[in-house]
Formats: sequence, structure tokens, C-alpha cells
Amino acid sequence: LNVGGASVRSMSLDERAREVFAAAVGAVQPDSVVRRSLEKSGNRLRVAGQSFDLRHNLHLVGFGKAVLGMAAETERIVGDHLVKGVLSVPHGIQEILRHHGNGQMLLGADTKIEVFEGAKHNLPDANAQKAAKRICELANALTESDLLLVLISGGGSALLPAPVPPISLDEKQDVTRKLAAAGATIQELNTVRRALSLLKGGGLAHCAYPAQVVALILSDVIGDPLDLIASGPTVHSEIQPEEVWAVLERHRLSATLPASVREVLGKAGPQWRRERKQDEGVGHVLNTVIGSNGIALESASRLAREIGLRPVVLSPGVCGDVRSVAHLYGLLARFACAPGASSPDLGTHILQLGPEVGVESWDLCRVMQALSEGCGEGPSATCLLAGGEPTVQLTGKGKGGRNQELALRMGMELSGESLLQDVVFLSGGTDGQDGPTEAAGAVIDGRLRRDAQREGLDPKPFLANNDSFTFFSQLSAGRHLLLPGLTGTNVMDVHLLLLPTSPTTPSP
Ligand SMILES: Nc1ncnc2c1ncn2[C@@H]1O[C@H](COP(=O)(O)OP(=O)(O)OP(=O)(O)O)[C@@H](O)[C@H]1O
Ligand SMILES: O=C(O)[C@H](O)CO
Repeated sequence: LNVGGASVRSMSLDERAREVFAAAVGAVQPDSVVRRSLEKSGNRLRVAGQSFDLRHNLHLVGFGKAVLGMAAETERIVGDHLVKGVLSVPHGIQEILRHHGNGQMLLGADTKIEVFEGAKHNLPDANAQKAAKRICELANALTESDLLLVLISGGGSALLPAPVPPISLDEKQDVTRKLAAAGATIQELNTVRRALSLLKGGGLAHCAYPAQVVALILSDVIGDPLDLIASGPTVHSEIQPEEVWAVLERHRLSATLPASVREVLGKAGPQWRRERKQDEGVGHVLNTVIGSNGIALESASRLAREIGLRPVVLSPGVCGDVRSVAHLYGLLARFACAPGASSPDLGTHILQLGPEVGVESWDLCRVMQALSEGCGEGPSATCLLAGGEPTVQLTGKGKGGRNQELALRMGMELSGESLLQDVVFLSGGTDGQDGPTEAAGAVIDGRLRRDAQREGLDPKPFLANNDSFTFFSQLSAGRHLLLPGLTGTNVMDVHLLLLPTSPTTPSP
């Protein structure tokens, strides 16, 4: 077998880790997820086991960082059945995609889809509001015989602002920014956004009623919760004012809220919720997740097997502080590489720490079982796959991202134990960008600290200053950085731990 031109046998574990990461990203490219989920045969469109009539009655809207590529592929598939479309996409994205030669992610010259770029710095702005208005108008004009395809991906919340009157865009932006700065989780943030919006929390599906709505969703939230991804514009959610107030109070924002926000929260959401027609059930809406971290891990796992690794999927829901995540992976590496020698406390410690970072006990037990079986004959290494979105507590002023910081912390975890020197770890953002850096993440092995020392670098001060990008740029001329460029998709991060099944003799 040849992968990327190299024979598998001659590939190092570092190279294999990079190939597995590329397979994870490749599986959730906007065009491939749409190709896999939409099937047109004659005048029928099949999606998620359901079939819809195409009679030049198809309309399309989309919002999020990946929907341009999704829309381009949809238009190629449905052809002239598409009547009209409106997209709200990040500022500058068309130019970036053109510049990177990503032609398949761009709309054709004769497209029927109108594109609005907005939401600079991932905050709702006037351009995104204009797009939201157009999307709303398109949906409102639909009839029973129309079909509305809704393309949704991460970043969709900021790209579809429609504040409930009398809330102004500035006021909504202010609340969102303050919540994010206070460290609110995406679940908390979107609980508030839903309550303040005409389109989120099912508002868009309501506008399109009685047309049939089919939403294709590329998930960037752990657990793929339909009501939270891009704040669920096609998922009817009841607003619980107490829940919204609890979030605002937790982040000490309730006392400084604008009067307009108080007024809207006092009425339990926008008027449409209260006047929703009795017959407007959820039957006219089909929501389907077509790309997710779990799907990326499955595909990565298939490639890992093809290139001679033994794949074991841990979880697509890793979250929590990068320090704890690195510690858990360090414990798992020790458990795998010295099974005979590992103390019973190691298993207990793993079971205690896992749930703190979003990994369920049964997944830990299953994985520990698989790791302890992996020490005999067979593939040269086990490839433990996980994904999610850990967090970094920013205390320093350096340049880095959560993936590079996790990789550097893993380097520290693995260094110092000769049995772990051949273990390889990769952490990468599937969007190709880790924090404000040009790298997606980094790949390290258990020799990191020794190599750094040889080059006169000490990782500790870099970690203390959240300066992981500078560290990896200086170490071995940047050889450890993962640099795929912007990928045009986003299903959070992927972590790969490559554990040689028979560790080599420790070098002196
Ligand atoms: N110097 C740094 N070191 C480590 N992490 C950092 C640093 N600067 C920013 N970050 C982290 O980067 C993240 C922001 O970057 P990014 O835009 O890639 O993530 P995001 O907002 O979650 O977007 P997406 O969901 O599109 O990946 C935050 O989690 C932040 O804590
Ligand atoms: O847009 C959003 O709300 C986030 O990216 C989560 O989907």
C-alpha cells in the first residue's frame, strides 16, 4: 500500500499520525459530506432515508464557516431544481478559498445563490444582519409545495443575527461579547442567543412553514446537540427564562443588562413563539447531522488500519482543561506501554480523571481492555483516537492555541520515561487553525524534552506564557508543527496517540 506516495512500511509514526489526521479532515470536507448525504435520482431527492419531490421548487439558505462549500456541492447535485439561495458566510472567505485554490468550495459563475459575507471576528454585525433579513424573507415567501434546504455549520450563530425587537444589534453584540469574555460555554452562550433571537431556536423553521424544511448540519459542538449547533434555527426549543437568567447571573451580567433585553426575557421570547399555530408541528422539518467529530474519527480509524496501525477510538467528546486532558493521555500511554508493570492504581486514576474531561467510564474501561490486549503480535502500533474541544486558561501573553499547548504538555508527560520515548502524539484543529496561529496543531514524541534541551530550549517558560507556537516554531526548525492550511471545515479537534506495541530498547 502507498499513501501519499510513500510505502507504508517506510513511514515513521509521525508521518502516519499526519496521514490519519488528514483522513479525519478529508471525511468532513463540506463537499464530501453533502455528496454522501444528498442523493438525486430523477426528480427525487433522498436525504437521511426520506425522499422529497423535486419540481423546480427547491430553495436554499445557509449560514456558518463551512456552508459555501456545502452550497456549491448542493447546487452541482440539484442542478436547475434550485430556484434561489441566500448564504451568510464569514468575512473574506471567498477570497481566502480562491487564494488557496479551493475552487470546488466556490459557487459557479451561473449560480442562483446570493452570498453575504459578514460577522468579522465571529461577532454579529450589520452585514450578517442584512443576510439574516434576506434569509428570513426567502423563508417567509415559501408555500406548501416548496422544499427549503438549510445548510448549517459552526459560526452560524454570529452569521444569523435577528434580535427580537426592541433589542438592537449593538445590544445583542454586547451581551454576546461579554458572555464569551466571561468564559461562558457554547451551551450557555447559545441558550441566551436563542432567547434573544427571532430566527434561532426554531425561528427559521417557523418562517418557512408550511414548506418542507431539510437541514443538513455539520456539527462543531460536543455531542452534536441539534438545538445548540448554530443555536438551532430549525429546531423548535422552548425558552425557559429561568435557565437564561441563571446563565446571565452565573457570569454576573444580569445587573447590567439593557432594558430591551430584560423586556424580551420577561415575555419568554419573541411573539412568534407565543402565537405559534397549533398545526405547526415538527413534521415539516427534517434535521440531520451530516458531519461531526465522530464521523471524522471513524474515517481516521479506517485509514489507520490501512496503514498498519491498530485503531482504538476513545471518544469524540473530550473537553475540560488541557492540563487534565494531557494527564489522562499520559496515564493511558503508561498503561499501554507497561501493562505488566502498571500498578492497579493507574487504572483507578484513569477512571477518576476521564469523566472530568468528558470521557465516560465505559469508554475508559473498553479502551483499557483494548490497550492491554494490544501488546502481542500484529500491527506495530496502536492508534488511540479522540476528539473534542479542550480549553486553555490564558494567563500568559504568548502565541499559541489549545492544540499546540496540549501537544507541548503531552511532550512533558511522555518525556522522562524511557518506555514512552517512541510514543507519538498529535493534536490538531480540523479547521486548520489553532488559536490565532497559522498552524493547526503539533505532532510530538517522547523525546521532546531531550530534543529541546539539545537545542537550548526549555518548554516550561513557554508553557507558562501560553507560547506554544513560538516554542514549536523554534524547535527543530518548526518540524513538529502541523500545517495543513485552512481546511474549509470544522468539527472541533482531533487527538491521536500512537503507542508502539513493542517499545524499542531505550536509548541511553
Ligand atoms: N496563546 C494561546 N495559547 C493557547 N491557546 C490559545 C492562545 N490564544 C488563544 N487560544 C485559544 O484559542 C481558542 C480560540 O481560537 P479558535 O478561533 O481557533 O477557536 P474557536 O473560537 O473555538 O474557533 P473554532 O470553533 O472555529 O475552532 C480559544 O480556545 C483560546 O483559548
Ligand atoms: O455558531 C455557533 O453557535 C457555534 O459555532 C456552535 O455551533
